[in-house]
Amino acid sequence: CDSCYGPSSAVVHERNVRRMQPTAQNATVGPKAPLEWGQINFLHTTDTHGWLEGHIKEQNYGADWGDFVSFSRHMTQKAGNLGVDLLLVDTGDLHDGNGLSDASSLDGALSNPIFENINYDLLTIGNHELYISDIAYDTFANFSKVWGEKYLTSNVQIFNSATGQYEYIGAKYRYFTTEHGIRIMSFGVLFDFTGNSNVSKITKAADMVKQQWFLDAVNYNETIDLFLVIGHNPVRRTDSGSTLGVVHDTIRALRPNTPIQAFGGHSHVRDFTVYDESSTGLESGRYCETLGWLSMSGINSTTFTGNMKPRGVANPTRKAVNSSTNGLAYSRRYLDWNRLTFEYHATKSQDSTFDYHSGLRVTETINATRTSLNLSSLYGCAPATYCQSCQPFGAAGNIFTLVSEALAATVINASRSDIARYIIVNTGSIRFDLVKGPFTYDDSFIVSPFTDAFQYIPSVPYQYAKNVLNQLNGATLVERSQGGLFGYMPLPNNHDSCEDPTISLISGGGSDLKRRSTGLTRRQTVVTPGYVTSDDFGTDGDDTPHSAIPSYTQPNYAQGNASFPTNGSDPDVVDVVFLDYFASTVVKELVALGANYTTADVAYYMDPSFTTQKYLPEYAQISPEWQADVPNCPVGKGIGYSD
Ligand SMILES: Nc1ccn([C@@H]2O[C@H](COP(=O)(O)O)[C@@H](O)[C@H]2O)c(=O)n1
Ligand SMILES: [Zn+2]
Ligand SMILES: [Zn+2]
Repeated sequence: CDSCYGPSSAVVHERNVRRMQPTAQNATVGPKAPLEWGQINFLHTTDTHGWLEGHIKEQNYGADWGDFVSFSRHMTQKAGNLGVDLLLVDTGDLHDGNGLSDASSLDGALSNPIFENINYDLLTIGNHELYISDIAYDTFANFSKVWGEKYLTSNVQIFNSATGQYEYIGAKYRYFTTEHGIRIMSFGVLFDFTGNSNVSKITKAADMVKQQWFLDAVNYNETIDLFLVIGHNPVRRTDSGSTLGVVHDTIRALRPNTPIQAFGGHSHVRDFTVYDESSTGLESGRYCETLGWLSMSGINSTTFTGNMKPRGVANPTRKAVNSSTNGLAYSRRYLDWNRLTFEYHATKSQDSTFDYHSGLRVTETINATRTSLNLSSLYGCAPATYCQSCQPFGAAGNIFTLVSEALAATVINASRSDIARYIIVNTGSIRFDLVKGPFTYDDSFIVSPFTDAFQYIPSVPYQYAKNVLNQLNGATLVERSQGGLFGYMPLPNNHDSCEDPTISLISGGGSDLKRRSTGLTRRQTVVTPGYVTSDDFGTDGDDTPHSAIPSYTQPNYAQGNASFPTNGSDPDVVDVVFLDYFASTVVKELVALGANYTTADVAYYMDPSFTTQKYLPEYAQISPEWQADVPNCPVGKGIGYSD
């Protein structure tokens, strides 16, 4: 039982700590200018991965899903006042990355109902909805039914044992008319994912675009003013794995002049790309760090009843292609996920009326769910911050240095503990930085959420074993996330050694921890580290300008070593331990090195219930260094912690 695994004694009491909200005083820069509103406008989320609580340790991404509920309602109201359309779009990957989604026995069981409080117009499925059969079936039976025709899975089917047939998990396409009369044909296309469990079937995009239903939908017998292609799929056609290019090209060949707008995801980046003079694509990051904004004007529609250029606000002005004469104009913006941003762009910014009751209720549900899941339970006090890419691989503050140490200390088969072993993990299994200070049950999912188990090939001759890691890192790799820019945000002041710089005390505690005015009264000038995005429209897409966080390329696999001879000599044989997630790749690379192995030689090294979710918590609990400061973690002696 996953939810039983959390420690029960030490708990970080969130009622006694507050998440720093950006204010004029604490020097987080706010949005640079109001948004441009067009004839049709979009708010886009993607790869939320359960981060509906927002980022507790990063003030810049500190809004929660309840804040987004309030914000989206303000924006919908504003669109109505301006006489334009606003559509809300999500492009999948709802869990694997946060305790709120992953600490329940079925991923998403508690977070999906929270997610469902947004009035989305279109959604599509991510690969994380398809790795595990129970989750795929839950998505089919429950999530997709909540959204009906709005949930688009144009190339994803699931085996329905009741009918004995493969059925589309959602709708293949949706034709609809917006409130102000724009007639839209929409599709939802997952990249050519192959890591799904055997209950689902993904049709490659190149095959899907030849299917008759797709061609009929593109050639629909009613007028189409705009195509929307949403996909858990990188938007940039040259990006590894993207199949949106082929979908675009097929539609364009059949419909030379109809605008096509894409919304993508999966590669966890902020990006905007131009396909042609009337087609662009937006991708909006990951983990509730980014809310994407896209606006368009100039769509030819005989049924449009709204305003092409709403008054009293800025309007989109950019052509997709400079030489274009088709009249289409675009704007795109990447909003940082915090209340300052939301309040700034909401109808009535800078006052105390931002929160809708519906938003506050969602926040309460999030807090209650976190409490019920025991997410603040403390495993240990991390003595330092370990980041995924802000430090070079091998540096002390690089997370894979910690991972190697933790693997060596915790991945042990008692009957073989004296035999030298390499323990190899894919670096993509680590999903986020591990921040100095309290390492909680929640953090364990944030850093390493997957349930991949440890397998091995016993007693591999050293001459082969010693080269496996390099061979894996040079080999053709299993697909993996590219990641984006990210980082925790230390406040620019001095703190005690084991103090989390992003958490501070509210004197007297209190339950209304996040509902305070952001006091936006003056323009701020301090630029904080964060996303610095460059896309096809240039470098002005980030709503809040940031300074860049260093980003070093990391290898695709990392390894820990244990039980090697202490005298420095080479062992004769080594147990090569690895995750079941990439077992067949290890066998393939051993064969490439000249060894004679097949998958029949692979066995579990430990009980399969000991997974990648477990080794860091175990390490935190057994490491004297991580336990030493527990009584003083997170904010100083005796505060914010009790047992
Ligand atoms: N059991 C798993 C599943 C996935 N991964 C890693 O996640 C990457 C995919 O994540 P996205 O959010 O980009 O879809 C995948 O490439 C693996 O690196 C894993 O380690 N174990
Ligand atoms: Zn993702
Ligand atoms: Zn994905």
